[in-house]
Amino acid sequence: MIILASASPRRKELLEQIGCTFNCETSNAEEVKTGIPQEVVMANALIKAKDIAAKHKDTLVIGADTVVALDDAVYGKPKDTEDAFSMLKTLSGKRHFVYTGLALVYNDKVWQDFAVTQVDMADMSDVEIKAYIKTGEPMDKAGSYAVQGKIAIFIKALSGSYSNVVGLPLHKLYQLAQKAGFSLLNI
Ligand SMILES: Cc1cn([C@H]2C[C@H](O)[C@@H](COP(=O)(O)OP(=O)(O)OP(=O)(O)O)O2)c(=O)[nH]c1=O
Repeated sequence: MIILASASPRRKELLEQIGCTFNCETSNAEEVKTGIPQEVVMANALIKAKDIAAKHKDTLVIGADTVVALDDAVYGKPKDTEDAFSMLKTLSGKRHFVYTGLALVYNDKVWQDFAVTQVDMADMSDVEIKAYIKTGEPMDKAGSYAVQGKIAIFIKALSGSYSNVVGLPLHKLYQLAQKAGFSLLNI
């Protein structure tokens, strides 16, 4: 039995994409907001996975957490549209990095890893940023954008895992599950 400790429809779709059979449960545990990006995402992935694993024996629980990093700043989901505007204004025209942490928990055992993807965003004018915010896409996404959505016209280049940016690095997850003794090979 596998549980994805997530409320994210994107993570659910990505895990379904690789033919995995699983249930979803949402963790409401308090998350870390600041720090070194890879440490933040791995800590939060573990917080989510452990929270759900505490309720399920002999179950592989998958937790994940995504942030956008630029210089020393770590961006999670925006609080409101003003926050989304300021994040997008900062990311406009900039090379930045998207981190997703993974945590697998099975009874009292833990496996952790993270993936990082480089994203080059084109310049966005204030009018373009405001129009993008009106689509509603930014509100529940780290960094206030969804690479799989309308922002795609401003993504000049992406280096690394695409699924990592969307919220679940599938190759890293496959490898980590193998280390934990589980096969996610469903082809
Ligand atoms: C950067 C980026 C993020 N995202 C999403 C993935 C995550 O759902 C979200 C980051 O927030 P998270 O806090 O990682 O996840 P979540 O709150 O949506 O779900 P849960 O904690 O229950 O697992 O941003 C995209 O969909 N596309 C993108 O391009």
